[in-house]
Amino acid sequence: MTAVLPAIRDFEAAARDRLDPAHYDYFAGGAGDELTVRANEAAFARLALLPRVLRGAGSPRIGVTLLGSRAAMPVLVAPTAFHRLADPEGEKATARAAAAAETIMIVSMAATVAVEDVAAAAPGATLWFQLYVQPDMAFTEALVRRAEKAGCAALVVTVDSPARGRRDRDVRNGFDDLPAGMRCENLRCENLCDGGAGPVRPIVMSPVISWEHVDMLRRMTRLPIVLKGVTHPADARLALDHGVSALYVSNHGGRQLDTVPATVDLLPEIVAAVGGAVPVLMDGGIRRGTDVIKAMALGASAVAVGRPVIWGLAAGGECGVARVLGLLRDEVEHALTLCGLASTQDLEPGLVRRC
Ligand SMILES: Cc1cc2nc3c(=O)[nH]c(=O)nc-3n(C[C@H](O)[C@H](O)[C@H](O)COP(=O)(O)O)c2cc1C
Ligand SMILES: CCCCC(=O)C(=O)O
Repeated sequence: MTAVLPAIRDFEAAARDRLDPAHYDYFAGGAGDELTVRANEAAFARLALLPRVLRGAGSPRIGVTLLGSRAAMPVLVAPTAFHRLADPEGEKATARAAAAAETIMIVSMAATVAVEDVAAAAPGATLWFQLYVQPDMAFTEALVRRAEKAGCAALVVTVDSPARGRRDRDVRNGFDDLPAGMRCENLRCENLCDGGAGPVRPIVMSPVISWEHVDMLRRMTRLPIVLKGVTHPADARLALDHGVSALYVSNHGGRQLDTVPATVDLLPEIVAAVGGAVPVLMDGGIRRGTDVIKAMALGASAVAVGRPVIWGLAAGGECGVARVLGLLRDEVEHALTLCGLASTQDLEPGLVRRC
């Protein structure tokens, strides 16, 4: 990967050239008519930034500390499945790039490299573990213990998936399984040592999961729990009652329920409902440093990117992810400077106008 790729969309084009078309569609696509996929990005385009001048702000500071984890930039790696479809090194490459960028990688439960191997491949990386609560709580506990032992510093519990999203592109392409030689390594029974039948457990997305399961998790682990996939302010308030350590506003990049509003449009109501009690993270449609600035001005403590990381990985492996993260870091610093601000802490809603 030697070409100059000045924007995330250039990485997407490079990734598309390299990927099997069915795999590109899996990464890029979403549920139903993909209205929410498009809405996430379009909503940022409808927000304008109104900078201040002559503030003498100096060099911008963009580091954040979240639940005790320090990150040099307010852009985290969102949990995404199946990285080995994009690069043979898979999640190991992503983790090394995240470590070099000094940001947090949220390792998917559906990773194609076991969480212990991801941690071993990237010493010094700050990893959080994403979990789909499984109805078999003994099995869920085995996963939590593995994440703890591997050194993950938080548990990101995805709650927008009581069933898997219906993704027409995957149906058309007949993409319903990983190719031979690739598996969800966190679900391998020999890794779990849980005595389960068969070589790999399927990931169950179950409509029986409820707030009771969040309570069980809370009792099961001392790791901070981040609830991912909250979009309704009433759920944000309930989450606080159930003792979560952070909220993560997400519509799963438009891959679950189609027609859910854009996440950046949902953010202000959730931030108001939370009232500063816990940090609020968000993802969905972030493709520019200015998008990061807008989300943080509207109250996000930090944001995460899903597809941009995949595009970097497919375009250039570890180096490609490093370049995507570096590009976002540079764009955030540049936009903050042009806004006349010294720190992301100084971002406030008055900077954003709806146009
Ligand atoms: C290919 C792909 C796989 C994903 N896998 C997971 C996953 O395993 N667990 C999860 O909680 N979210 C998963 N997500 C959702 C992301 O964490 C994130 O919410 C979404 O990608 C954000 O939108 P963006 O891609 O526009 O940045 C996945 C998203 C994509 C694109
Ligand atoms: C069982 C893997 C789930 C991955 C996922 O969450 C997604 O494709 O959006």
